[in-house]
Amino acid sequence: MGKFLSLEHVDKVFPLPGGKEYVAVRDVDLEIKKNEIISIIGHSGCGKSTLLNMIAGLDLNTAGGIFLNNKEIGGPGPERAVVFQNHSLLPWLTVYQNIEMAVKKVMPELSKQELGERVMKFVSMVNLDHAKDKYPGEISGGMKQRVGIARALSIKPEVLLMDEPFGALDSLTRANLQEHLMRIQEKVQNTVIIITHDVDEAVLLSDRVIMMTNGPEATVGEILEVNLERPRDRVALQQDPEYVRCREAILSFLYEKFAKDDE
Ligand SMILES: Nc1ncnc2c1ncn2[C@@H]1O[C@H](COP(=O)(O)OP(=O)(O)OP(=O)(O)O)[C@@H](O)[C@H]1O
Repeated sequence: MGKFLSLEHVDKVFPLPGGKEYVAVRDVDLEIKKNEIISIIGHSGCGKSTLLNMIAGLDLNTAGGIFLNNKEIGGPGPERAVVFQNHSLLPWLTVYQNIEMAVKKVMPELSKQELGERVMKFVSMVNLDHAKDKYPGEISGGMKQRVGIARALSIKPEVLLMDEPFGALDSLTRANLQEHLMRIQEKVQNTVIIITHDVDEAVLLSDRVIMMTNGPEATVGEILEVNLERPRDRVALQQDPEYVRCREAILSFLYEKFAKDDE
């Protein structure tokens, strides 16, 4: 069997005014397995979003290759759905209609009834039945992110890409969304790539944590395997030696080996 998702010697160089250039990422090699949940962690500006955008096909790598199911990624596609920090819902459509629009676009062959069933399946998956006819302006930030997740999953992507999905939320809402994501993941078994700044979030959610070095020329510094069984319980984990070990490994990478003074 071939590789699922692989990044091979990936560089990203941005042209700067005056003919100069900025090498944001250099020689990134990474293999991601099917159904794996990984997080990418690193200091601000190390190229996490750049990496995610290249996997999404929203931006292209300048060297190397990114392959999904042995096919090189050359642009966006419905098999890769992205959830951004700021939900990006259409304000003039209801929760239901926001999801419906995505499903319609990717699965035009569905009958009216199938379409309705599919939309409601994902509305329910994030427990938003009661809010399905509300507009984004009428619901909380956490609920909006839940709609964003439901919308992303409703098109049946093979890979779910999340760029600091909970970054703008308060810590209780954030915990709530992490729980949602873990429960949903048990059901849908997607491959998920999450960018985060949060060490606890990375350990709680991931099978592996990819730690990036600082830019310019940022690359994969270390990869940590999180050997914690699922389902995971955030309270019980605090006492788990494996949890403590993982946390310490990331903290040491970020604040000792690759400390950055301007944060
Ligand atoms: N279009 C661009 N032109 C020039 N430089 C860019 C461009 N986009 C990003 N960069 C630079 O590339 C580097 C990586 O940016 P990126 O947004 O990927 O970092 P990040 O790790 O996601 O940061 P943060 O955690 O703050 O979101 C940064 O130094 C940034 O200034």
